[in-house]
Amino acid sequence: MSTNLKPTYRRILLKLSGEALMGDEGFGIDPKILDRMAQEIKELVEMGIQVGLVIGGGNLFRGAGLAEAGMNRVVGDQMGMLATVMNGLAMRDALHRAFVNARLMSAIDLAGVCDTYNWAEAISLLKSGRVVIFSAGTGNPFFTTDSAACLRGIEIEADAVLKATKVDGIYSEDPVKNPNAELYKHLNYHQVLEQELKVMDLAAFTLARDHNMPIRVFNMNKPGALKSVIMGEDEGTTIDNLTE
Ligand SMILES: Nc1ncnc2c1ncn2[C@@H]1O[C@H](COP(=O)(O)OP(=O)(O)OP(=O)(O)O)[C@@H](O)[C@H]1O
Ligand SMILES: O=c1ccn([C@@H]2O[C@H](COP(=O)(O)O)[C@@H](O)[C@H]2O)c(=O)[nH]1
Repeated sequence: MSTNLKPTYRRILLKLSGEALMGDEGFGIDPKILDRMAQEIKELVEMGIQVGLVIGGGNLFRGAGLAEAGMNRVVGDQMGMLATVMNGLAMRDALHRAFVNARLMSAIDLAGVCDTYNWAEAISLLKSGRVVIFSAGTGNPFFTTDSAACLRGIEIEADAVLKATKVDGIYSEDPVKNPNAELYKHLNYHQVLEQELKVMDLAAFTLARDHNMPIRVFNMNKPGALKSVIMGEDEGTTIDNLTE
């Protein structure tokens, strides 16, 4: 085996599932998972990889769930976006404790709490080795943080969007509901959209397809999986325009 393995990516947009951050708890953030993710991100930074980060909010609030309970959907989505800011604050803190330089930006102005999203500044920070956390999603209701991850990934010209989730990749069906579902290694956007494979919402996939942004989906609870993805190893599912 070669000892000169090099990372496949120069700049990535890493999407972390908010729900996976809560671990076995029903709500909130498990500090052990947060610290483990911070260590894994630190390894990437030490390898010279530029890391943009989007964190979901499913461990705290989702607008759709709040609307089902009777709340106005726009207000629910605003709460969901603010939940992603809280996750971002926790992750920035965990990265700082791990001695990783990180900046938190929000798509909604939150003076005194974090910076407002600024594209040029984000690129400049990434180039100087800072991890940039993009929070508050797209800043608009009726979207998800998967769409925000694809949007920011395209804006910062990332080499790929890496979606770290709770399952090993994209399956023929939701593997939580059907344990016999088949794990796909490669898919093209057309296949994902046609089969409505729901690991990411369709708006996010469409955006990625239109801008030719490759997506890798992998399990964030599998130790070393992120590094394997970065090293171009056979891990998770790859979606791009190349696969037939
Ligand atoms: N075809 C499929 N292949 C893989 N997973 C699927 C599929 N269909 C549905 N899923 C489900 O999609 C889920 C994606 O979870 P994840 O928590 O990453 O989503 P999210 O809504 O983006 O996260 P969050 O809002 O918590 O940040 C998986 O846990 C899995 O159960
Ligand atoms: O652009 C966006 C992104 C997110 N939201 C709201 O936040 C929650 C949490 O995000 P997840 O992607 O579900 O983790 C989401 O359910 C929306 O309510 C948003 O409104 N706009």
